[in-house]
Amino acid sequence: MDPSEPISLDNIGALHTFTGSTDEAWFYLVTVGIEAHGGRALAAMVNSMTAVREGDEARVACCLQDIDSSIQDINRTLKTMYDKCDPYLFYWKIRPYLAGWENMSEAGLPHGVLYQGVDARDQFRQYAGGSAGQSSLIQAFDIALGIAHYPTSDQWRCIKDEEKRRAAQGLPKTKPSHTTYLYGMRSHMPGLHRRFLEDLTKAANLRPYVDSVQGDCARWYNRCVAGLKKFRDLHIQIVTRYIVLPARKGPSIGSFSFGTSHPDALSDSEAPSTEKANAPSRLQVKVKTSDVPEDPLKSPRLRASSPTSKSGDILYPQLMHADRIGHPIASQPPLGEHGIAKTLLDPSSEIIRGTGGTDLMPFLKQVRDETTDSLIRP
Ligand code: HEM
Repeated sequence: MDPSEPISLDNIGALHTFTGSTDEAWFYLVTVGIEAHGGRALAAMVNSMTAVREGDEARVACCLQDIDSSIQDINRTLKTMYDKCDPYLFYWKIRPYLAGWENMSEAGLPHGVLYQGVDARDQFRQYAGGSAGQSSLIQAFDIALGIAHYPTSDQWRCIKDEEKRRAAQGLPKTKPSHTTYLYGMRSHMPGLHRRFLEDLTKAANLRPYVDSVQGDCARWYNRCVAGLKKFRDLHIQIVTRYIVLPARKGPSIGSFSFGTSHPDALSDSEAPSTEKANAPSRLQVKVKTSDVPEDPLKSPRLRASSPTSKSGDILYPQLMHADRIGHPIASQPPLGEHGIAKTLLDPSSEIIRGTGGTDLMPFLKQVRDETTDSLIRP
C-alpha cells in the first residue's frame, strides 16, 4: 500500500496467501476495502449518540446521512467480489484453508483436529474458520441501529447441549442475548474491537430516539437499515454463487468461471430459497453413521491426502479421508466430491455449513430478515 494514498482497492495488495492466487488475494482485499469504507461510519455512530443525548435532531439526521453513505460505498465494494475472485476456485481451492474445524462433525471432524506435538498432551481442538462474520464493523452497524439478532434453531440445539453441560458442572445458565452465532464470533475479534462493541451497546440510543422524533431522522434511519438489508441480500447472493452452487454441483471444471453473469443479474427473488439451497444434490453420497469412528483417537483417518489420486493432490490437501500415513480410504467418500461445506452424515438434511459452522442459508436469511424488522413505521 502507498501510505500517502487513501486505503482503496487500487492501493492495497496481499503480502501472503495460501494459494498464491489473485482470486484469494482479491477475497481478502475486498473485505479490507469494506472495512476502510466503514471507518467514517464508526465516527458518525458515536457522534449520533452524543447528538441524541443533547437532543440535537438536525445533527442526528446528519450523522445518519453519513452512515447511509458509508453503507452505500460498502455495498458497491462488496459487488466487486465477482470481478477477480472466481467462485469455482474460491470453493474448491481457497475455502478449504478457511473452513475451520468447529461444529464440523458432519464433515467428518466430530472432535475437531488432533494437534500433535503442540503441547505435552496431544489433543483435539475445535476452532471456527475465518469468516467476515468476525467483522466488528458490521456488528457495530447492528448495535448502533438497534438491530436485534436471535439464535437460529440450529444454534438452539447447540445451546441446549451447552446448557446441559453447564448444568452438569453446576455452572449458571448462559445469557440468551449472548448465545447467538454473531455474539460468539466476538471471541475471534481483537480485544479492543470487542470492548468497543460492548461500549457501543451500552451507549446505543438511536432507534428509540428516532422513533419518537420521526421526520428526517426516521427517513435517514430507514435508509441506513435498508442499506444494511441490501448488504445482506448481496451477501446471500455471493454465498449462493461461491458456496451453495459449487457445493451442489461438485468439482466439474468449467461450471463457474469469470463468465459468470454479474450479481445484479441474480435478483433477490432468484437467490435460492432455503428449500432450494437445501435440495438434494446430484452428487450426494450416502454415508452410514456406523462408517464414522465414535472415537477418532482410536481410529484416526482424517489426515490430509488427495481427493483424486493416491499420490496426493496439493490443491485439496484437506479434503480426503485417509489413514494415518495418508493412504486414501477407499470405502470413504472423498470430501473432495462435496467440499468441506457439505454435510455427509445426514444426507437427507443437506445442510451446508459456513466456515463458522452455521447452517448457513437459514442463518443468513434470518439475520437479513431481522435487519428489515427494525425499520421504523411512521
Ligand atoms: C466470497 C465471499 C464470501 C463468502 C463466500 C462468504 C460466506 C459467508 C458465510 C458462509 C457466512 C455464514 C457464517 C459462517 O458460518 O461462516 C458469512 C457470514 C458473514 N459474512 Fe461473509 N462471505 C463472503 C464475503 C464477505 C465479505 C466481503 C464481507 C464483508 C464484511 C462479509 C461479511 C459477513 C458477515 C457480516 C457475516 C455474518 C452474517 C451477517 O451479519 O449478515 N462476507 N459469510
